[in-house]
Amino acid sequence: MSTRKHTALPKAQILVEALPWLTRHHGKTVVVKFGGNAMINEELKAAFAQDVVFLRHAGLKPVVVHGGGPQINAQLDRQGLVSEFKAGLRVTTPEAMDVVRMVLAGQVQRELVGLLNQHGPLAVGLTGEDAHTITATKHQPRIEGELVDIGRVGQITDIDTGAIEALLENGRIPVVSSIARSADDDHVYNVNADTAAAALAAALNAETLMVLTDVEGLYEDWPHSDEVISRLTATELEKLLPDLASGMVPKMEGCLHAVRNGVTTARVIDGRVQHSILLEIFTDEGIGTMVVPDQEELT
Ligand SMILES: Nc1ncnc2c1ncn2[C@@H]1O[C@H](COP(=O)(O)OP(=O)(O)O)[C@@H](O)[C@H]1O
Ligand SMILES: CC(=O)N[C@@H](CCC(=O)OP(=O)(O)O)C(=O)O
Repeated sequence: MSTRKHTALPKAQILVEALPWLTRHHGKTVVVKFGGNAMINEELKAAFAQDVVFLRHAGLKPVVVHGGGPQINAQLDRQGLVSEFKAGLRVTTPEAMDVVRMVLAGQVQRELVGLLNQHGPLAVGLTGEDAHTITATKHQPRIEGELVDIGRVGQITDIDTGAIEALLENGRIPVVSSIARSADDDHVYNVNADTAAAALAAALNAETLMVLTDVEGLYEDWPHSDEVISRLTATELEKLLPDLASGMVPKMEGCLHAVRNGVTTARVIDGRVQHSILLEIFTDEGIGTMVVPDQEELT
C-alpha cells in the first residue's frame, strides 16, 4: 500500500466509526455543561468551541450551560469580598450576587459566545433571567437538620424553554448563564450551574446531559482511589449520593434528576482532555461516567 493510502485509511475508519452515532444522535438535543474548573487554558476552551460547533454541524442541537466558580472567586478576591461555601453552594450576599452576575453573564458567557462565533453566526448568550428561562425561589439548605440562610441562592421552580427552543429552531447555539429570575421579588438568584444544566436538560427533553469537569468522572472511592465508575443506573447512583463529597454532589444530583425526567444518558466527563465531547458522542470508547435510567423507567 502507498504511504498516502496507509495514512488516509485510519482517518476514514474514524469517520466510519462515527456513522452509527451520527445516525443515533441526529436532531437530538444535547445539553453540555462547561465547568469553570475545566476552562483551564485557551487551547481547551478553543477545542470545546470546536466540538460544540461540530455537534451543531453534525445535526445535533447543542445547548451550552456554563459555570465559572473559580472566575467568580478571583473577582470576589480582587474586590476584597470574602467567599464561603455551605452545602456545596456559594453563600451569596447582595454584593456577591452583583459579582456573580457580572462574571458569569459579562465575562465567561461573552468569552464562550465569542469562541463559538469564530466558526460562524451561531452562538447567542442568555441568562436564566431572559424570557423567564429559569425561575427560582430562595433556597435554604439544611445542614445537620438546621435550615441555613445562604443569601441569594435560588432553588429552581420553573423552566420556560421557549427562548432556547426558538434559538435551536433557528440553528443557533444557546449559551446559558446560571442566574435565575426571582419568583419572590424583583432581584435575581445565583444557581449552581450543574443544577441549572440538569433542569434545562430535563425540561428540553434532551437526549444527553454532558457535564465537563476537572476529573475523569465519578471516582468510586474518592479521594483514596482514582478508579472511575464507568456506568451506573439511577437507583445505583441514588444509593451513592449520601456518601459523595461536595463538588460531585450537584453534578450527580443533576444527573439523577435528568435521567429520572426523560434524559436518556447523563455523563460526567473530563473537560481537561481536548475534544472530550467528540470522543464521548462519536466514538465507541466513551470516557468518564455514564448514568442511565433504570430499566423500568425506559418502558
Ligand atoms: N467521588 C468523586 N469523584 C470525583 N471527584 C470528586 C468526587 N467527590 C468530590 N470530588 C471533587 O469534585 C470536583 C469537581 O467539582 P467542581 O470543583 O465543582 O468542578 P466544576 O467547576 O467543574 O463544577 C473534583 O475536582 C473533586 O475534587
Ligand atoms: C449557588 C452557587 O454556588 N453558584 C455557583 C455558580 C457558578 C458555578 O456553578 O460554577 P462551576 O460550575 O464552575 O462550579 C457559584 O457561585 O460559584
